Amino acid sequence: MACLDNRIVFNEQPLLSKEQSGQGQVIQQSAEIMDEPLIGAFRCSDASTEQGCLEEAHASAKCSMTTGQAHHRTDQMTTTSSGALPIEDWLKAEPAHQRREALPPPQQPAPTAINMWSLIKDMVGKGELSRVATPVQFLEPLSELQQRCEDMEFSELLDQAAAVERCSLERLLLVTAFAVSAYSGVKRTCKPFNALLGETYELACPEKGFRFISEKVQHEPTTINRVLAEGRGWTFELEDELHTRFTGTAVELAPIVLLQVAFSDGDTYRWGKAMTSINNVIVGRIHLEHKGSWRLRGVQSGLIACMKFHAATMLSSKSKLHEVSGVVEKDGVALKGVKLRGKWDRELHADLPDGSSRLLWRVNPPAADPSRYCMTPWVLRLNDLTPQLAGRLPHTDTRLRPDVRCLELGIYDQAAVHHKQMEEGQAKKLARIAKPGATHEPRWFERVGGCGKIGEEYLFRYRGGYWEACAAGAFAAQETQIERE
Ligand SMILES: CC(C)CCC[C@@H](C)[C@H]1CC[C@H]2[C@@H]3CC=C4C[C@@H](O)CC[C@]4(C)[C@H]3CC[C@]12C
Repeated sequence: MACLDNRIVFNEQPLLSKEQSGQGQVIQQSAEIMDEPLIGAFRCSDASTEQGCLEEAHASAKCSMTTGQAHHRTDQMTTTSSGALPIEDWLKAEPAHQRREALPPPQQPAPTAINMWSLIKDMVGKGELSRVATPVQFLEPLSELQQRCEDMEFSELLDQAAAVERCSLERLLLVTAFAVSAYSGVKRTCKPFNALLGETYELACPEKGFRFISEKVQHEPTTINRVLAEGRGWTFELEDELHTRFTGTAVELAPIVLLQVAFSDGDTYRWGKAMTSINNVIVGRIHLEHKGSWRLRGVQSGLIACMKFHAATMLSSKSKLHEVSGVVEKDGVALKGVKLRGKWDRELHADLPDGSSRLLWRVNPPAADPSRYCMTPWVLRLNDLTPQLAGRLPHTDTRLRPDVRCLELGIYDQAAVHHKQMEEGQAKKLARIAKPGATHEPRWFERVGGCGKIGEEYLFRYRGGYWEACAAGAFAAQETQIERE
């Protein structure tokens, strides 16, 4: 165990070597069982105790390794006297990342489809989609945490909003466009991998001017994922819990989410999410629909965007599909002449009081070849494990999960084996922390709320230190340390 800035950094072992990353090589399974934690916000690294044997499954799912080198340029990082690395300094020092244009071609023929009912029947009564063990055939090579990062595709809207006057209508409209844009990516109908407790996912995106960090912070009583993204002049936070219900033909998702953008001039915006319904899950063509009303509130300005997703009815024409509309209110009165309209999978326009109309947001063009998993160019980069990243990620990062990686490489049989092992390991860990006196402490976020339910305020708060640890080469240093032993 090493100490950095008074924070504990844990002994962790890489799951994939940089040579294996993304280069399409077959991942071999190692028979060696590790005692050290591989994934999770681990409180202990005493390998000899039962406590220390966290994540047995990760351990047994460990892939053969070769030496990884840290590729991060720590020498260029400037840290302030308190050791913090503000976004502006980080952006100056963070090297550009390569971004791939396509997923690797699959190495095995796709497995035959299995009956959807076998999945649904498990879900009935569980109330949470992220609790259902899902065969890999139903999954796409992304985890829940990476799916949260999809929402950042149009982060430019927040940059634009940061540049306009605080508490202005303009700013409210831009943040609303960002909120709507978050729905546009997910038209795919595959399930992402359930995040494991303690799993993290980061995205360093200097080209778009932001950094993103997320962690699955709670499993009981409900699954909670926590996100923090920082850009120039803004921070975006999300904490969510997803409740599901099966209606007989559809699966309905009722997210309890607290989303917030805080600008550095002290102006904040908060909103929730609409209901999502996954229609025709048993027969017919499966498709997604978002429905219901939600509000985006300017906390200081008092301006509220009242948005509505229109559900398609039997009679509604095709042109009404995916429609979204809204008005802006202040003190309960709608502002005259201001209207928002568009489609959540395409664009959002604003009609303004002077009679003009403005395009606030439009989707990016689709990938050149969307044949594998139909991912957009933005999404297909999220699980990319470049050599640059392989040397610096903490071992809790989703990109190092062998099950997700194998599925991405189209090594379906191995993906299934790894997936089973990881789910078993997770079940053991959950059983262990359910014992009296045992708890799970998230690594990068700390609990500030009491009751375990998301309400008006966040239950978890960022502890700080992730990017600083990364810049100091702490995650890579751990790897080196283990290699020496
Ligand atoms: C058999 C069925 C249930 C499988 C369904 C798989 C797909 C369609 C499901 C699994 C997880 C789901 C996502 C989970 C969470 C959210 C956040 C919410 O605010 C918008 C919808 C969105 C983004 C969901 C879209 C649909 C989704 C991708």
